[in-house]
Amino acid sequence: MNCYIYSSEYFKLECDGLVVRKTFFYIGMFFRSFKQCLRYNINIYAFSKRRFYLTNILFENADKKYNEHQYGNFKRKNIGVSKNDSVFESNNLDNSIAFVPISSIKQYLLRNGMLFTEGHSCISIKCPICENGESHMYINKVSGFFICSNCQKSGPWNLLELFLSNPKHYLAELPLDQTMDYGKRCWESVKDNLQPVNEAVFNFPHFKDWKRLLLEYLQKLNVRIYPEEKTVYFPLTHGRNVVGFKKLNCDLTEETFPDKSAKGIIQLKRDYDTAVIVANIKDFLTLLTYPLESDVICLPNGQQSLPQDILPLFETYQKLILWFDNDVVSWGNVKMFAKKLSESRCHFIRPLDNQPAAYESMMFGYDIASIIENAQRISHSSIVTFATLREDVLAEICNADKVSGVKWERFPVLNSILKGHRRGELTILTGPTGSGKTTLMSEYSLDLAMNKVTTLWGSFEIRNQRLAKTMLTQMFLEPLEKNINKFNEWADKFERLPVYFMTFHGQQPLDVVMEAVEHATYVHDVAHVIIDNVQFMLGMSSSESGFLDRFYRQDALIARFRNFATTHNCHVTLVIHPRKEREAEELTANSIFGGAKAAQEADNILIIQHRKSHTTLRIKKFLQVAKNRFSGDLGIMPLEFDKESLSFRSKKG
Ligand SMILES: Nc1ncnc2c1ncn2[C@@H]1O[C@H](COP(=O)(O)OP(=O)(O)OP(=O)(O)O)[C@@H](O)[C@H]1O
Repeated sequence: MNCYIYSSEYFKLECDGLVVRKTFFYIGMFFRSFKQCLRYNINIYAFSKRRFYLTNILFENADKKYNEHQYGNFKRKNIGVSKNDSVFESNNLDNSIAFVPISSIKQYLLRNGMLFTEGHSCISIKCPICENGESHMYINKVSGFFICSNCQKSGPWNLLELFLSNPKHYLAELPLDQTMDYGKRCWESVKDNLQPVNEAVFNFPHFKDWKRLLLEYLQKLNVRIYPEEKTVYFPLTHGRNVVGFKKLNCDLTEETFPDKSAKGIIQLKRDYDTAVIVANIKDFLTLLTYPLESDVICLPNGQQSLPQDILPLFETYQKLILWFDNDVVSWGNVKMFAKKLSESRCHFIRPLDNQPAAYESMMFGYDIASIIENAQRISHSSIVTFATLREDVLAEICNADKVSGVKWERFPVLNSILKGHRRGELTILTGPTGSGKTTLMSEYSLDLAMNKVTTLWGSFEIRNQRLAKTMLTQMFLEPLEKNINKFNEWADKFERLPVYFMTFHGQQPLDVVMEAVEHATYVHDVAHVIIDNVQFMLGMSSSESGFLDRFYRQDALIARFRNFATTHNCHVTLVIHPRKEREAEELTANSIFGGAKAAQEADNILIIQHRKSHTTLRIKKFLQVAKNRFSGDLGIMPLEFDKESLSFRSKKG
């Protein structure tokens, strides 16, 4: 029997001609233990470099025999899986997929005499799978991820390399993109109940603003309508394939299928070499009503993510203009997307008051054509002059309240002190042992995730399912144990949040963690990374030399994350234990374990403090903002803990 493992999402099992393709959850059900694998004489073929969490089987050191594509040398480590694991499985990151340098991919192609074309974010080869001889397979220059819009085969480079080495043997191993396939089925299931778009759409009340829009454009986009509900359906395409759709409701809100993970775009192709990219249908339709000399593209998941799968769809454009909202969050997202799309061809509309998103600009009567004409190039040099910065400075002055960042719903006091949560910053949270650091960070990040901040959790101390259970309880503010009948409903809602969990636990090498963090930031557009906690990630050591070594390694970790936050424009929160924990003394910014580096490098320092009330003798907890580089404001937020809901939510808020 053979078991082929490609990633934590996908494996194939062959047994006497019978082929089973399922996810890891199921393979865990087949083989409860590693010993059973041996008993059944299963050959394991693993195609990913690092390690595999196979429900309760962990294959280690897989890369040692990587070139032979077969690993007999693995150890079992029981990582004790409970049933709940499967619920959050889709949000668990696959730490096993590593980036492959583009130079080695090019060398491989050259060695094998394969012609490739260098594009902006991908290199392309003739698709080795499609037989029509016209389709292109795109290989991402950062991650090595490959995809063909025609046959919809996609996956990590290792898999393509394997296929190219022996196409006949490995053809069946190449997976079809599951999300695209699902999206296609979603569209097919609704399509027949809808009417092809016709003049009636202009009688829908919410379409009155787009009266000048040509019906011909909507027909070209294969738009459909449901007149009874006055809803309009836009297929999302990837090449010639429909891979999902967006639904525009009467109140101008929109829904996307598949939610959060759609991998297609809405694109009116007019063969210009410039495209204006917007985040929603309102803005898309607005731009179609103007005679612009550019194509217009609507992204699938708004500003939340730019999946690497759709990058090939932008390859033909020499100039891309990104036009999102005029607030600081959108601005950060523009810069992040531009990195993926290749900054050298990206321009953006400055987030000024008189340049809101396209629909709003139209409603205010602003000159859309001249706003687009004045789009600025995104600078990508590491050295800038004031001339480059002046527009940013002006934007910051004009948007004083908007540059503050994403606001917390549950912690209004934090909003007034920190002025919101911004990309590119480093926050350190500390507090005595057991004071509630993890519990607070869980709710703090949940609140942001509910406001669309894509979050990556590295929980090195507590297991992901416990953390997810805390977050789920905090989301619904009721104990799960007493509401088990509501579990599925809540879990479904939770699953829709943009939260990812690294599957690391306990001590991990910094390089391995950074690789996973960078990978996830690129692939999922992560805006907030949490490391809980630094001491657990670095490992404990009580000897004196071990102690010094930990100082040194912690400084290295802080430096790496500081650099990561700045270069990737991503917020990083590090949970760190304090150095001194004498009960009577309150902690200060200097109490953070390690040298002074942590306090120096951090933009924000948050400390959970205890204070005994002299009158009631009750211990009161509060969160102290001990450093705030953005506005300089310091202060405290009382922490009132509700044991049932595990929440610190401000009651007044
Ligand atoms: N303010 C509070 N009052 C009472 N119990 C609390 C409070 N905050 C958290 N807890 C509870 O205390 C326990 C420990 O909390 P948590 O793990 O968040 O602390 P921590 O500071 O992260 O711990 P450690 O120092 O071990 O990392 C949890 O069971 C949590 O529900």
